[in-house]
Amino acid sequence: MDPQEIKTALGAGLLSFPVTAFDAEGAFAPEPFKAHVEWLSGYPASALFAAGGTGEMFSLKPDEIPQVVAAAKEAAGDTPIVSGCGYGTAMAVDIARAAEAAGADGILLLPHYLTEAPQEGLAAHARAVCNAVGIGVTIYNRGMAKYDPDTVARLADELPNLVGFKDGSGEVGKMRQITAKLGDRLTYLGGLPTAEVFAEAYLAAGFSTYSSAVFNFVPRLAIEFYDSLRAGNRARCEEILNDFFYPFLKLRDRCPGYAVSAIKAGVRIQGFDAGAVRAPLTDLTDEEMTMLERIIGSEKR
Ligand SMILES: O=C([O-])C(=O)C[C@H](O)[C@@H](O)C(=O)[O-]
Repeated sequence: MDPQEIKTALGAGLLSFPVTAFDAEGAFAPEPFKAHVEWLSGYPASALFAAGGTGEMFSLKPDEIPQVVAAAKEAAGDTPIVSGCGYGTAMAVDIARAAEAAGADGILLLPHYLTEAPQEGLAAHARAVCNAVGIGVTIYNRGMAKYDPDTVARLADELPNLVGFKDGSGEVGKMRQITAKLGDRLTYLGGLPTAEVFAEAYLAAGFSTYSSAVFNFVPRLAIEFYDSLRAGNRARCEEILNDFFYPFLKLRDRCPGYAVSAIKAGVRIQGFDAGAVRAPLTDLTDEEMTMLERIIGSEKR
């Protein structure tokens, strides 16, 4: 897909990150993954991110990432598929190329591994990945990879296929500086864990959309929240926050890593054989699974 096309698609509606299904031995399980992606593609997400954060990209082997992308492409119909990509620069370049060859419509560059880095180094990392592919790239601002507004502006001037900026830092003041500085040059995506709870603030900061992890298991509700937000229906947003999101947050915050594990648990509750999470994450206890079932309530399919 042309970089400008994916840029438009990213800004056109709600985004989501499917979990990656694993079998009983912990290997990638394409069939349950495809069944889940097929179900999700029946709801109007404007792009799906395969092997992203919620897809446990950080626990995948580099050669599994193009397999996940290819399976997502098979199942997603017309919905564009963006591939997660990351680790150090040399690996990120290889992953980006392999994902493009597997049919990815775009790349999401997740933060590199372990070390702090100066702005010059972050720019070199993003530049290498953008230059390695012809498809559009979104950089993910989070953890070890926090890009200053000047760095983002410089990269956007230099790299025509840099099309998106996703934030998981929560630094709203800095985000507003980036959207004010770059205007519509990039598409801006909110990407904090359980992004809905920040969506109103991010909309005000110039972000047109966000990625919804809960879309994985309550897609109808996730779309309703997004539509209500875009329509300025604050009362309905507050109802959904109080009835679903805040109880979900309480469960999510019981254990580090549950921002992903609780999503995968929700997918299992909806009847998809997504399997367990890989270490270093851990799965919900039986008691927590019952709590999650209660939160899903009438959204059970
Ligand atoms: O890397 C990831 O999976 C994300 O950050 C996307 C999630 O959808 C996040 O926005 C969330 O938890 O809602």
